[in-house]
Amino acid sequence: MHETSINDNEEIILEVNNLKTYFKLDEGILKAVDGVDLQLKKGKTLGIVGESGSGKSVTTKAILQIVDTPGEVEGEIKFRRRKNGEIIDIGKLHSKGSEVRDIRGGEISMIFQEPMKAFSPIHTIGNQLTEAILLHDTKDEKEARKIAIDTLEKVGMSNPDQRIDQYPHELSGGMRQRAMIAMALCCNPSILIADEPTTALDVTVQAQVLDLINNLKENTGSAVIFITHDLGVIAEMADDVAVMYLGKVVEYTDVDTLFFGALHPYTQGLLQSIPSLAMINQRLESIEGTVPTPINLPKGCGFYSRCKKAKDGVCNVDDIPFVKVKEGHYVRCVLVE
Ligand SMILES: Nc1ncnc2c1ncn2[C@@H]1O[C@H](COP(=O)(O)OP(=O)(O)OP(=O)(O)O)[C@@H](O)[C@H]1O
Repeated sequence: MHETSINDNEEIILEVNNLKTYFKLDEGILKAVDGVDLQLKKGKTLGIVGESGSGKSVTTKAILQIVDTPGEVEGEIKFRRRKNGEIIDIGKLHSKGSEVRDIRGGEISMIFQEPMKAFSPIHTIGNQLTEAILLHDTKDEKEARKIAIDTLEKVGMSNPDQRIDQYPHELSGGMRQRAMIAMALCCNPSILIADEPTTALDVTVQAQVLDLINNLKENTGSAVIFITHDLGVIAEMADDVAVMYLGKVVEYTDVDTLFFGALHPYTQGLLQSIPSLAMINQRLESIEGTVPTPINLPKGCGFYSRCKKAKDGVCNVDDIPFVKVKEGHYVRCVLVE
C-alpha cells in the first residue's frame, strides 16, 4: 500500500510489508496479525488503535522479534540502521542473534503499561540503566552512570543522583514509569515503541508522560509507535493512525482525517463511543459485541458480525482489499466508494 518505499525515501525509518504472526494452537491457527503494512517516518508518531485483541501488541512484538512461542512471524520488516543508513530486514535476522539484540534496546526500544515488567526487582534502577548503556553505547562505567543520571533528569525525575541508587519498588508509579522511559531512551533509540504506557496512571501523571514523549520526540527526532485503545490519546500524540481489527489494518490515515473524515464503519464506531470527541449532540454509542478470537474466521470482512452497515452477499463473500481513497488514506471496506 505504500506510496514510496524505504529504499527511495530517507525519511522513512521503518517499513513493514505483509506482516503475519500466527499461533498454531490445538483449537486451530490463531491469526493474531494477518497481513499488516506500516511505515514510520523520522520524527513522527504512528498511532495504532483498536480494541483489545485486535493485534496491536503482537504487531510490535513481531517487529522486535519478541513474539511468545508458539507464534511464527512472516513478512518484511525493513529498518534503516543508524550506522551508514543501511537498510536491513529484521524479519530475516535470528531472533536471539547479536544483530537483533543490538537493535532491540539500542536502536528500537519499548515502554509498556506496567513498568515493573521492564525492571528486575533485585537491582537498582541505576544498575539496570548503566548495564543497558554499557551494552549499547559506551564501555566506560563512570560515563555510563553519568548518562544514566542525565537521562533520569531529562525525563523529569527529581533528585536523579539519589534516585539512581533506589530499587524499582521504592519509586511511585509515576516515577517508575519515568525510570522505564529513561531506560528506553538512554541509548538514543531511533524508534520508541510505547504500548499503552499511561493506562495504569492517574490522569495528571498520564498527561505528564504524554508530554514527555512528545517533547523527547521533538528534541531528538526519533520516531514513535504509540499503541492505545484511547482515541483521546491518539488525538494528542499521533501524526498518522492505523486502526486495527482482527489482525488487519482496516483504516490508515493522518490524524485529522481520522477524526473528521473516517470512512470505515469500525473507525466510525470507535469515534462514536468516546464522549469528548464524538460529534456533539449525537448519542454516545458503543460498538455492540466483542472482538472474536481470530481462529477459523469466516470469509469476508472481519467486522461483518458487528457492523451496522454490513450487507449479506457483499461483505461476507471474499477477502476485502485495502483500497486507497486519497493520498495517504486507505480503507478496507467494500461499502466505501
Ligand atoms: N502468546 C500467545 N498465544 C496465543 N495467542 C496469543 C498470544 N499472544 C497474543 N495472542 C492472541 O493474539 C491476538 C492479538 O493479541 P494482542 O495482544 O496483539 O491484542 P491487542 O490489540 O494488543 O490487545 P490489548 O489491547 O488487550 O493488549 C489475541 O487474539 C490474543 O489472544
